[in-house]
Amino acid sequence: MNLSVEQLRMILRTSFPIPIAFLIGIPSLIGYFGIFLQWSDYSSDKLNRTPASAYDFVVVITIFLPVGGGSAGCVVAARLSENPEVSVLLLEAGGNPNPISFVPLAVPFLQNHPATDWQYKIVPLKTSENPPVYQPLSWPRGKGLGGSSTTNFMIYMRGNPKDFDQWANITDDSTWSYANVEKYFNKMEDYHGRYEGLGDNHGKNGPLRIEPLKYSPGLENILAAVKEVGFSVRDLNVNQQEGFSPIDFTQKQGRRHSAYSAYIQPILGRPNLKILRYSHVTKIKPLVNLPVGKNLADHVLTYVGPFIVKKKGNVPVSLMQEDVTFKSLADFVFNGNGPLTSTLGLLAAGVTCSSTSPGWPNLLYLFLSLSIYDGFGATIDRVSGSGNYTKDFLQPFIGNDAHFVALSPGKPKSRGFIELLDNNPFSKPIINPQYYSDSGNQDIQDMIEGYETIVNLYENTNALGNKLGARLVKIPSCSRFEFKTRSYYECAIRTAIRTLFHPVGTNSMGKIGDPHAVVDSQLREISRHYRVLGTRGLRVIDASIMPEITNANTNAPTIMIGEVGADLIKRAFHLN
Ligand SMILES: Cc1cc2nc3c(=O)[nH]c(=O)nc-3n(C[C@H](O)[C@H](O)[C@H](O)COP(=O)(O)OP(=O)(O)OC[C@H]3O[C@@H](n4cnc5c(N)ncnc54)[C@H](O)[C@@H]3O)c2cc1C
Repeated sequence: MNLSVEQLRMILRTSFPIPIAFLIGIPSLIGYFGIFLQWSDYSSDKLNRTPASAYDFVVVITIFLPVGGGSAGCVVAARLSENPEVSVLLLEAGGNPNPISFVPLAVPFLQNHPATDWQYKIVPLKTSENPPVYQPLSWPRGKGLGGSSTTNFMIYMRGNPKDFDQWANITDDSTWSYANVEKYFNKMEDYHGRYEGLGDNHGKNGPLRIEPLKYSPGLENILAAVKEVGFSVRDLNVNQQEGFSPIDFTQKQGRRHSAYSAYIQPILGRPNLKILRYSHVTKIKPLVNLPVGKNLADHVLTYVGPFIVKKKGNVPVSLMQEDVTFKSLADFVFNGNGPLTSTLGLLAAGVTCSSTSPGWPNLLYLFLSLSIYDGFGATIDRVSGSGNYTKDFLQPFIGNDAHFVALSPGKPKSRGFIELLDNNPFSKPIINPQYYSDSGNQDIQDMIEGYETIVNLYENTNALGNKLGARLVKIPSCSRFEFKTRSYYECAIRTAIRTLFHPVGTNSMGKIGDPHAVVDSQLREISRHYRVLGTRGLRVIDASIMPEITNANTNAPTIMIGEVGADLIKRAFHLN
């Protein structure tokens, strides 16, 4: 397929108008580069219309949490089609990954945009301090091949071994124990991360490329500070224990490596794999009554900060402005490094235990450092659906260098739900995550401890407090509370409620007889055990089957679920 420069411009303009801000300085070059990356896929003839009935496996379908060619769906399609005697049809409601999605720095533009995102909203939260004008908040979900792995922040984290042993206990099936799933993590990894060569702890020959942080001004101060307060810097992906680490990313030569890039793109030529894009699955007639949509768990997020950094020159990304230059473009294209590989200035991650969870980390930290440029607050508000809240809050600090820490209760107790709005399969569902609704108020108490840890780290250490002069900014709407007290922190946490984008649990695995279970430990809908007609053969393989959320970002565990699920099907059908 030949495209003229004018046609390329059209594709960029029509498929993705928003990155205009991103392209400041070097407009069309980045866009052309993105298209070049995807050239072969745009010209592929995979968009065929073979009827689904001709296929042995249709990789898709769940009623509430969408599954298609996402993180898990790509894995299942790729693994099942390894057997040439099997035909696989992958159905996906969206299209190819948008070319711009391969540039990590473009990540904020992928959310809440109709070309790449489902644009869900959650119901207004009763537990929020935010005035209703800043709600309803957005709940981004990736649309298109690769699903949310095509729009996410690329953080690679497996989770804690105890998280998976907990699944094995709930299901009474050692398939889900860490001892077993660790083999699948190794199988999927092509590990070239920060800890490469420091032990035989990661997979080397899998499809999913993992690379270390490539652009990290300011990182060393964070690592020095965590050591000062007594935490270790360690690989959080190996037998996770309390500690902090530079983040490893699902990137290949600095570009996004989604489940689609890792699992599907290399096998597009397989004759037994067909992909139908723009195929929205619509069958919704209920056959069985199961608790689908209940048990919704998510990592609710609070941005702690900004911590204004007085000493200049220690902060990297002023996203889309000074850092985006011809040099940075050349670094990205030729060396796979530089500012364009950064996702919003993310540098380090951490996990710690609150006092209620000794020995099992239940708080999750992600460190970002960037300069607050004009337009940054508006970008965050557009992603979050928070009106002008962030824009107004950050207005006085434009031009300052800053750090933020995204803090989350990694093992939240609160549970929400998702329900159908009506029987129109194109209607958006009702999503109520019920953040901070647990009866014992434990989630808030844990978060306050996390908040205190962060403030101590920034203000009372030599590396951050003294050398950089980092200081926490006060949130005006919480000024009725004394600054830096527990009540102030609770107000701050409830004011800046956001999602960390990790909803799970709405098709939970469980034992037969468990009232919360939708699927059994083999991922078959549980009603098959009661011989419900018309449902045999249906399996759910995606993030929704997690009975409890992992204290980690959920892409890696979801890809692992895809690997395990594909093996379960292969075994059941005696394939290999
Ligand atoms: C903005 C964002 C940032 C994130 N950041 C990170 C991160 O940095 N690190 C991390 O580990 N995790 C991150 N996550 C979470 C992680 O990406 C998800 O947990 C994971 O991708 C979920 O995989 P899945 O297969 O369950 O669903 P998805 O990957 O979301 O796939 C679902 C697929 O189903 C398709 N679909 C939906 N409905 C239908 C239908 N009716 N018919 C056909 N197809 C349909 C969708 O279009 C989509 O392609 C992030 C998520 C988001 C949204």
